[in-house]
Amino acid sequence: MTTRCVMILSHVRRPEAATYAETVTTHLERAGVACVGPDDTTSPIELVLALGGDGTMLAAAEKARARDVPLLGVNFGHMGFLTDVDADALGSVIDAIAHRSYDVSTRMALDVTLTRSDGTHSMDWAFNEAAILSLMRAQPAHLGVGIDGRGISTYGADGVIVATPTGSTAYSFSAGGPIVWPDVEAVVMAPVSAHGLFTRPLVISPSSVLEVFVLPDQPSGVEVWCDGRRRLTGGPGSTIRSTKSRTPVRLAHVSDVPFSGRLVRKFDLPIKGWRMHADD
Ligand SMILES: NC(=O)c1ccc[n+]([C@@H]2O[C@H](COP(=O)([O-])OP(=O)(O)OC[C@H]3O[C@@H](n4cnc5c(N)ncnc54)[C@H](O)[C@@H]3O)[C@@H](O)[C@H]2O)c1
Ligand SMILES: Nc1ncnc2c1ncn2[C@@H]1O[C@H](COP(=O)(O)OP(=O)(O)OP(=O)(O)O)[C@@H](O)[C@H]1O
Repeated sequence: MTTRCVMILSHVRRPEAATYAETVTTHLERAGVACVGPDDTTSPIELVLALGGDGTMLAAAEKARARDVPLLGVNFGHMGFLTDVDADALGSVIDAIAHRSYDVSTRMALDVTLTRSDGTHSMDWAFNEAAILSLMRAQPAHLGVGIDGRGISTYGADGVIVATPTGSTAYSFSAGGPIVWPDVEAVVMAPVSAHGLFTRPLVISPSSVLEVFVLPDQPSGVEVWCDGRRRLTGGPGSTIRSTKSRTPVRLAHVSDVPFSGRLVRKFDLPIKGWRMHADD
């Protein structure tokens, strides 16, 4: 019989997450499910359990996507927007993993390719976003944006964010981008502090190719941050191409709270009286 196995990744600086990991491990091992740490590369894991905030989820997404297994998040962070449940849901987390009784949703990811003027290129991917930012913060980046081979606009800006629906509540939101419900497939492009008239964010088809050109008069070049974790750099004349990835991130759900509920709670939105019923 094949041993069942899950990977547990805990916030590195939260002792309560490590304690929770120990409790989960004890219960799951009793139920016949082995638990391995984030450095394991060989065990046939069926799920990644992340115990932390959004940064921990972004780190865990690298592991889960590479193995094509679902990622379940328990919040031990400040915000934990990407996590599914709070730490008090210990029993339902253990039960759901032991009985494989969680739902799984598919979240779009982006493939990001940076091609430099000398023809060299680097590839990465993003769960939240690719943030294309001027390397020299005192000067704006000079960027051109094109969609499916046609120019849309040039920008003088701190940068441009290319976000997934998952990332629409993160950096893109701070740059004025719209919130996109996670079951919508779309790509958001939001300029950061753009100087000019056409500075609104765009929502683009997931089948489009979005290109950002680092214009030759750009003094310094850009850095491209994928999920704030992985960095590519390119000089003037570079192109950053973003497309929907064939490999999504799969999120496991124990909670039945819909996205709207999570948004209201995490962003503390004022809903009291929203439809004039006394109980709302
Ligand atoms: N000005 C900004 O808003 C800004 C600047 C840089 C990076 N970021 C975001 O930080 C992310 C990296 O997060 P981290 O946790 O490693 O660093 P971090 O702990 O510094 O997080 C930054 C904030 O973004 C929140 N966040 C991350 N992903 C989110 C999502 N999908 N929805 C809602 N909120 C989200 C986090 O909870 C945290 O409050 C990047 O992917 C980027 O989206 C935001
Ligand atoms: N297990 C881990 N592996 C890699 N990086 C981690 C891990 N745990 C924490 N970190 C790093 O620590 C930082 C803070 O972690 P995290 O975002 O999970 O907590 P937080 O900031 O309290 O939560 P939130 O982002 O929800 O506000 C992240 O940027 C992440 O890079």
